[in-house]
Amino acid sequence: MNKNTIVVCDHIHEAGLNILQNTEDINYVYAADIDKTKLLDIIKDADVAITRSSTDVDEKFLNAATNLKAIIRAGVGYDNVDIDGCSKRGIIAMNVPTANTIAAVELTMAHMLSCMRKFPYAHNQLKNDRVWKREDWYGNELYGKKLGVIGFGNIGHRVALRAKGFEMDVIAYDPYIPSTKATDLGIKYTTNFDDILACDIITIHTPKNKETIDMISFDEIKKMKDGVVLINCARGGLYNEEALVENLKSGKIAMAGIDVFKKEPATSHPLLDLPNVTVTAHLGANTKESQREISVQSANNAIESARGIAYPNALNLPIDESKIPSFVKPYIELTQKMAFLLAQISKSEIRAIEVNAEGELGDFVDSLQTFASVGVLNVSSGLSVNYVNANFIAKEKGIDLVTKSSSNCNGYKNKVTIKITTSKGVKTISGTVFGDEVQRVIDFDGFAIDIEPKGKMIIMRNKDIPGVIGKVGNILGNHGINISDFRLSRGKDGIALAVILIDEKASSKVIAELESLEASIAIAYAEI
Ligand SMILES: NC(=O)c1ccc[n+]([C@@H]2O[C@H](COP(=O)([O-])OP(=O)(O)OC[C@H]3O[C@@H](n4cnc5c(N)ncnc54)[C@H](O)[C@@H]3O)[C@@H](O)[C@H]2O)c1
Ligand SMILES: O=C(O)[C@H](O)COP(=O)(O)O
Repeated sequence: MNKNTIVVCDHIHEAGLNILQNTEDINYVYAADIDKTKLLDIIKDADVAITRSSTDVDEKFLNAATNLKAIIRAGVGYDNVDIDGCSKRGIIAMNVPTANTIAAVELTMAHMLSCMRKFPYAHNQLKNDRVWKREDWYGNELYGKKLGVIGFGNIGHRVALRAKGFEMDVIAYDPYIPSTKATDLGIKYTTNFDDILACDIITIHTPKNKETIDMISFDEIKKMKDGVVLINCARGGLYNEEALVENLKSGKIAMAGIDVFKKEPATSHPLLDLPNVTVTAHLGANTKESQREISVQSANNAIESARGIAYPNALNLPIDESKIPSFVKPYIELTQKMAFLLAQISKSEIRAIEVNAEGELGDFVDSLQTFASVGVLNVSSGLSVNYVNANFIAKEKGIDLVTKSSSNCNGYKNKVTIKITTSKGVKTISGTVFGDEVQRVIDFDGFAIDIEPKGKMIIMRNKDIPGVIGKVGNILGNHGINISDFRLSRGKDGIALAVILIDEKASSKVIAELESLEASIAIAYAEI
């Protein structure tokens, strides 16, 4: 078996490591405990890498990683991943954007409360100095204070909601959201940064980029209230660190709660010498709950991308992601999975891939086509294909790429259909997304069906005569294969189609036995 190598470069929860270790077609390498210069040696064999903020995915790393197809940043911030460098090399970069949200939100509240009640002083006096002087430490309440939230995304908006629970007066600044995202939650919204600078407490939750580095510096702090409290659980350098130190020393800033530093690890940072800070060593994501979830998602996403099935939360899409509405994103993943499935059961030389997007989805058919090509070519080409090079490889192989769209989609809000033409005929598959993210295959070669595109499956076309289900069950049972779901669709002309979801892989012997059944017309095995 040709195994893909997944290298884990940083510490992730054992739940994800177990998944990698127990996946047959994956060669798993644990490299979290080795020196980063030695990592460059190991990374050369990686097809996929999993990293956290402790591994810089920079020029050196990428130059060493000559086999790399995909990288999973096991967390939110990807400011230490050279996204352009990945794109240039055809490497798909992904993050895990929401699994540590609550952990970071709660650490922010912890710093806020700790700053207001002067925990570092109170803690040190009693624990280290063994002095009981309650009169020394009068803190302040969150109740009634004005909180400025910069960045109203996954973390920022939840911090705002929790602050409302403390009956704070919360105002949000985020020029990239509609004001209603805040006001619908009962939170004030401003586009005037000075409104934030006038708050009692300010907390920042933006990504780190050219626009946000030093967003709060000497000039901004000058405009703040004397005795302001600043919290940073996002990224070091969003508040200028020199300005922080100077203004904490002068008392202009009463207290700061800091989880992140411009350069990490930060064990001799001047902020650590000040009494009026609460500090943690980039622990925002460090809850057992969040690390388990991130690790499991990272491992599953790494396996899917190693197999070329899907690239969840890809950061360097060949399309301008800001122009892709959120309802389209699950269709991108569904299209790639369905194409992968269809190509597995087509089993002959592919001549054309047609994608038909119906409903509002029609406007995005070109992007869907790219992902259909990735799905198909990952089965048929034997090459390392991703969305950066998929259409190029398809054209080189003489495969026609066709797109169609229409606004009407027969009862579904949106629908995508893939048609593959091979030397032996034509196969089609259609799918839709229910709600925000429930992906479903709804049609196979004209047979109405309802299956999740996931797992191991046998697709059987058979004569619609009595006893077929029992015979299929017997054969699978005799081989110790458990059926997890059996979906049947009756077509015209006495033909039926069954999609049988199974727990174990079906060998060629099993397929041959199914083919020998009198009712059997065509049998295929596929895995997503
Ligand atoms: N300390 C930790 O361990 C930890 C854990 C998780 C996330 N983070 C960091 O927290 C930050 C926020 O994460 P998130 O999951 O909420 O991200 P998110 O993408 O959901 O939200 C970021 C928000 O910032 C806004 N924004 C961007 N530029 C802005 C600007 N110039 N001014 C105001 N708003 C701006 C965006 O519109 C978006 O709403 C990121 O930097 C992330 O890396 C840190
Ligand atoms: O952006 C993030 O997800 C956090 O900063 C966590 O980073 P970490 O995975 O290195 O803890």
